[in-house]
Amino acid sequence: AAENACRITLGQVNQVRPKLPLLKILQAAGAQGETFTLKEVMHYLGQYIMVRQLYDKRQQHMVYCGGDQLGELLGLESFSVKDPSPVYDMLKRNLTSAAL
Ligand SMILES: C[C@@H](c1ccc(Cl)cc1)n1cnc(-c2ccccc2)c1-c1c(C(=O)NCCN2CCN(C3CCCCC3)CC2)[nH]c2cc(Cl)ccc12
Repeated sequence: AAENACRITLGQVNQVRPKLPLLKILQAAGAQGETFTLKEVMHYLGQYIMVRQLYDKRQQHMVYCGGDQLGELLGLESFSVKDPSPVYDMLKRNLTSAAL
């Protein structure tokens, strides 16, 4: 019925489609599929940083991504998780809306 059709599209409306370089990073962290919510993108990027041990063990808010594909995407050698702006700028460049 109409309300079901509406609910299906609402479920889709907040999906984003990562461009290929970002999708490869998310898949390396265990992501399946090609569209995600922003929350899922952030979760998989966090997992990627953990799995690739890109964070400093002593200063755990510092991420050293130079030499990693993540650093290529961000255009940074390092960043602090306390200042998410470089990450959001990268996402603006690497996410397209997956709205139907
Ligand atoms: C608030 C949030 C955040 C989220 C987005 C942004 Cl742009 C900044 C900050 N955050 C706070 N610390 C981290 C973090 C720190 C070191 C290593 C991995 C993650 C995160 C990040 C998450 C995440 O999904 N975080 C869940 C809880 N985290 C706590 C920290 N935990 C680890 C900290 C290092 C030691 C082991 C536990 C992992 C789970 N996703 C991210 C993706 C990126 Cl591109 C960068 C950072 C994060």
